[in-house]
Amino acid sequence: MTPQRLDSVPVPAVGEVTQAGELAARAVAVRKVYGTGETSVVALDDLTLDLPRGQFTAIMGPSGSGKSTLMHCLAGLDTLTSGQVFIGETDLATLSDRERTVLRRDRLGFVFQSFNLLPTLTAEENITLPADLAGAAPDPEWFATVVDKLDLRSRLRHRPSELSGGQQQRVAVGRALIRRPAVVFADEPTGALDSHASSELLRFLRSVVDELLQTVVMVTHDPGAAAHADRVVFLVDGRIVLELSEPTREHILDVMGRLGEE
Ligand SMILES: Nc1ncnc2c1ncn2[C@@H]1O[C@H](COP(=O)(O)OP(=O)(O)OP(=O)(O)O)[C@@H](O)[C@H]1O
Repeated sequence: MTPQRLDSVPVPAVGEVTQAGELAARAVAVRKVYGTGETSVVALDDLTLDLPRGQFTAIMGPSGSGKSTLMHCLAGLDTLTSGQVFIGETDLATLSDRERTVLRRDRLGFVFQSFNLLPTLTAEENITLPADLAGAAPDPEWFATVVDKLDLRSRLRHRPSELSGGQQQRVAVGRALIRRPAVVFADEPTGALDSHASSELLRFLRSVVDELLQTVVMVTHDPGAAAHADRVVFLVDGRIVLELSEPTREHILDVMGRLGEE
């Protein structure tokens, strides 16, 4: 199939039901080697992963197993040694640096452990920032949907310092969603939250998948967080060693124990 160019990637309308089986992203035989010679490290080793649209995938594995590298390669933040990464039908290798930057801005959302909000902007301005940077006013209907889904309506005029950690992270999720991305990448999104704010954030992430049909990929060390996902992919030494569908915390803990990760 001819890879689709960036400017022809269709953006689904609000409420549009995506077709079952469509892939938001995929990694095909991805290999990532850092360095050369004796000091080289194989971070990803012939890894293939499909990310179906409208699914919540958690990526787990011991420290150094390649989780961050996989996320960075999927998001076009790091180059591959070999293999391919597709966002929708777009092969990232066919894009120029500029086109890859635009794709990241327009088609991908990011949520990090440290919320990375701009302190001088209000919650609303932080959420709409990616749209403003793209020179495109955010779709008012989608903005309202996201704000209500994340329960931020009464906090829009507040600056980050006037918000709780959980609220700040919800603003970060809103910012990640504002361009209706193909995929939201979340790297330890609950790492800086207490257990109440954590479980609240995970419920919000779950509902953006279930009700807004967004696709979320989350790296986490927390079995309780991963249990909110539709499936958990376990990495060891840059390879997928196991996948769990409809995971429970107990089942995840059991696998972590077997992988020597508890
Ligand atoms: N820039 C780099 N240069 C050299 N080696 C690297 C680089 N980034 C990662 N690595 C190595 O690649 C391997 C995978 O690292 P990665 O950060 O993807 O693991 P991880 O599963 O995310 O780990 P953690 O859970 O500790 O964050 C590790 O052996 C790491 O040391």
